[in-house]
Amino acid sequence: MLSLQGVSHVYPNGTRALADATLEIPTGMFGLLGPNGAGKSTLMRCIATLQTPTAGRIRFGEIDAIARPQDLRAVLGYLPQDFGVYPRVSAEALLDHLAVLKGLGGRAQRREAVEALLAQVNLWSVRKKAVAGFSGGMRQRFGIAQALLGQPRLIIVDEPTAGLDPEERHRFNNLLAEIGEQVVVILSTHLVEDVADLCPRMAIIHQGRIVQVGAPAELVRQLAGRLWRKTVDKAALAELRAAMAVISTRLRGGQTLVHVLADDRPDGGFEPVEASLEDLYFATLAQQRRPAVAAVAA
Ligand SMILES: Nc1ncnc2c1ncn2[C@@H]1O[C@H](COP(=O)(O)OP(=O)(O)OP(=O)(O)O)[C@@H](O)[C@H]1O
Repeated sequence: MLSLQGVSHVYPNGTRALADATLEIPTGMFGLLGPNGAGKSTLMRCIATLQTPTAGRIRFGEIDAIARPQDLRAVLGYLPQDFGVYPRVSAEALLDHLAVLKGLGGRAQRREAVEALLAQVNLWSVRKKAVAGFSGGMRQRFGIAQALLGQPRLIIVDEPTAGLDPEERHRFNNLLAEIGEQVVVILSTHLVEDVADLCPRMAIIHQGRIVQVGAPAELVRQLAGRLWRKTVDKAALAELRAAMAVISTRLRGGQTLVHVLADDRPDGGFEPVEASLEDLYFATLAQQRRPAVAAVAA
């Protein structure tokens, strides 16, 4: 169990990137969802002991990550958002080198671990090729292989599928799902679909605050019976926005499909719609931005 208590971080320029974040993260995949600039990477870096938060406590089981960062690093696997140095050496040689840096002893033992990991992430057949020449998806799978060196118990992946094509994204997500069965995996992303597909538990972060925590299905239930949809002309949209809690708009064949949050069915041809995690995400952000208009929790 990873436990964060009152974690805040203020950068030297005065930006408050995290404000009093408190979270309990059990074994399994945990999705941390938030828009650009919400504070996801800052939180990931604090957990990964790459920066010390201005305030708060971070514990992983018995390990106090702030007092004893070395102990945490020994059980940590981290795939940062910008894992991007790809020298012209083979995947096999690079992974072996990273294993040495991670302190994995014994040549034979290391070789065995490297081979097993390359097979696990489906890069065995290209192990002799330079990582610099890999596609985006292959690089990310290599990134996961390096994060898994030394059998970590806590794995952090920061926006890993950004820029991957759908097939590679699917492949990468399947890999994560397999890993997530025995260890704590924190997946930071702004892709709602990835969290919906993969994570039994999740949190939404907005402007450095944790604003929702729970199981996706449980969180979505907050919107049950309160979500309505209607197709409108673009011209009618501004008026609608002023009058009610519009949480999302989507263009459909020249018209706009609008989702609105309201306790009772609004007048004017609205029909009920079953809420998705995307609706919950948009409704949560709308409430944060305009608290007077939309109340997510019933
Ligand atoms: N080194 C830094 N110095 C000053 N401000 C920073 C620094 N790093 C991040 N910030 C600011 O802190 C806030 C949170 O940034 P962070 O990168 O943690 O968000 P994020 O949710 O990961 O965003 P993204 O999805 O765009 O990566 C932003 O306002 C960002 O501009």
